[in-house]
Amino acid sequence: MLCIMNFKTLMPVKEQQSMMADVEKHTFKPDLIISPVMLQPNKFKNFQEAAQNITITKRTVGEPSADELHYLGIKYAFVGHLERRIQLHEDYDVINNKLENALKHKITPIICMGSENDEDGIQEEFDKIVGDLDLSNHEVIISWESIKSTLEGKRLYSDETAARIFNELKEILSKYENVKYRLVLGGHVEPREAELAKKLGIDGVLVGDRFKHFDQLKTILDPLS
Ligand SMILES: O=C(CO)COP(=O)(O)O
Repeated sequence: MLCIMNFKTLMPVKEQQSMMADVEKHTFKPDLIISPVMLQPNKFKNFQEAAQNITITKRTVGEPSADELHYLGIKYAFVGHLERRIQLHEDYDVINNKLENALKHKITPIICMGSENDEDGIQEEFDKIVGDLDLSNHEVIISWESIKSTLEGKRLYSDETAARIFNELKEILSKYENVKYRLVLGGHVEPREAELAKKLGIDGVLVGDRFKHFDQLKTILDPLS
């Protein structure tokens, strides 16, 4: 199974580096992807690196380009993270263009969903993000994150809601040919939600910057093992 850990922007760089060094010292079963704020060569033994963002197809300023990610050996990038949408007003046109850029350059997007009424409107949100882009023959990771749960620091959805949402996502993705996808659950994930991800038959979880030491992260990795 897969655990994605996003350090976001408030965790001090030294704390991020020390967490990554800590992770490098241990062994564990699930695949791990870590998304630090400061990109560096993806040469880690125990995890893959993801960019927290990727730029659009046109010339712009200050966001990681696909070329930079290739140069650093980074294969993954978040597209449309919900906190970018809320805090930076990133809209669906921009998100769709970032997704186009990622697919065009063979960067695996971690597509973030969950902002439309949190639990409903999955198809509508998917259509706004993906639009006419063809996911066939591409690799994607899709996270459904309960943004309410992230913002309030507690789980605010039921097992049944999560099951319904991921079934809907599987149905939507079945329309593409040969798409290689992984589905992950996010939104204040604790060990119980890691167990839920396993029970739902999805691929794993997405967690934020609440984990400062490997021992804390281990409480999420263990149920995924
Ligand atoms: O947004 C997230 C990961 O990108 C999830 O954050 P939390 O695990 O703190 O809810």
